[in-house]
Amino acid sequence: MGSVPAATPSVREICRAQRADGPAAVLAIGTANPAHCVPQDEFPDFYFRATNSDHLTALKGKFKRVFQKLGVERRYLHHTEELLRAHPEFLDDEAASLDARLDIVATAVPELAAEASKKAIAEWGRPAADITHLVVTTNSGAHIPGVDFRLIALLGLRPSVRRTMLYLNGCFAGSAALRLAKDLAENNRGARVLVVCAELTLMLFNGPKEGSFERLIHQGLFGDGAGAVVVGADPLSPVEHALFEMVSAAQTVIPDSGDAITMHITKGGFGGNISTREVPVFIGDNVERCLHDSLEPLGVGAKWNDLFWAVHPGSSAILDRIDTVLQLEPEKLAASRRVLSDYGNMFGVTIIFVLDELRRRLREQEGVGGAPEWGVVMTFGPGLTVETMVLHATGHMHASP
Ligand SMILES: CC(C)(COP(=O)(O)OP(=O)(O)OC[C@H]1O[C@@H](n2cnc3c(N)ncnc32)[C@H](O)[C@@H]1OP(=O)(O)O)[C@@H](O)C(=O)NCCC(=O)NCCSC(=O)CC(=O)O
Repeated sequence: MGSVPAATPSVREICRAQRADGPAAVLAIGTANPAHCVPQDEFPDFYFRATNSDHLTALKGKFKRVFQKLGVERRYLHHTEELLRAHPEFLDDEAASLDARLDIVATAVPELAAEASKKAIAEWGRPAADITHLVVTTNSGAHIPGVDFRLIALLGLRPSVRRTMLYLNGCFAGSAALRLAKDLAENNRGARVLVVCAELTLMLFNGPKEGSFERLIHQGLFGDGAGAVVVGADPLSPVEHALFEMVSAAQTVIPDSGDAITMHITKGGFGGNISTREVPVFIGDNVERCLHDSLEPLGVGAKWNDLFWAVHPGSSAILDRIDTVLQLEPEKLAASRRVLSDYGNMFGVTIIFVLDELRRRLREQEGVGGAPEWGVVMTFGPGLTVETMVLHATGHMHASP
């Protein structure tokens, strides 16, 4: 090996120079939904008519009773009655409909993802070509090249953007993507990471079925949407503004809960199980331990009501359980409840909508005497997996329009 010139830095020095100085931060947020809005009280009529099932009057009655308990007032859906008429195979879970579903989402998911991304990039204030990394997540598809690849052309990203595609992460997908973006931004000086989550529930649309409670939850709870976040460290003043600093991120599994939520691809779209009675109990029994594990190592000793909260609204029963265990004041989960009410559970997309709603609420609170500085993002999904992220709201968050 030849001799190394004296001026050559050590690997450690090179490594340090490659890292950002400050923490990763949320720099901008964008959201989008399909145009077709279905009020929850009109959904049973829409659903039973569109699936030629109006004769199942008892089942329809049960749908109506359970729908009222989910905490959802309206949802946006890509599938319309017209689309369903063109695809009678979507009504029958025994029919081989996967290819037709994948054909539809292959175009519709990237388009919705691009709509949310364009809003985030516009708010960020720099050109799309300045995005260095792309992290995309969806449960609605299984393609390669995938949504990440399609976004290069749809957004005008540089061909050398470093892409990571996460499929099938359930409802914690948004948090997983943000956690990855935090590590990318902090470990690559100057990195600007575009996180994109997009979901269409067409993959799990099916006709009603006697005795299948999951079917009822699938059709009544989940909605379509896309969310995008620009993440970066050391914002370039005066163009960029940190909204939330991403202080720490963690993931854990709840013991013995592996069967509580499952998802898999079948010839008829998605199969799987949601143990609706057990999921709120598992989460309630474990939420405090997960929070302590995240906050204690940081020395953030705030009481639960001194924090702001961005919690994945799996359903109102889950939020109620968290409220009870943590004894939260009513407004603490208000952003989560509002998103659940206005959009339904959009899998991993939901948490991005909650962050967007939360920043609006924190600004309003700041205007009337002070909003919390520290907060927690918490999401759940198959595993049962719990993702937590500790956030610090900046002055910019409170000041920007
Ligand atoms: C499903 C619920 C709305 C039901 O609310 P309640 O428990 O208050 O309702 P309830 O006990 O009065 O029941 C209302 C009716 O539903 C029936 N019922 C309730 N649970 C049932 C079950 N598991 N199986 C069969 N029937 C059931 C009751 O018998 C009753 O029928 P009758 O009226 O005929 O007497 C709630 O339990 C809930 O929100 N659970 C959590 C949902 C969940 O797991 N979300 C996570 C989504 S997944 C996610 O977010 C992450 C991811 O996917 O990755």
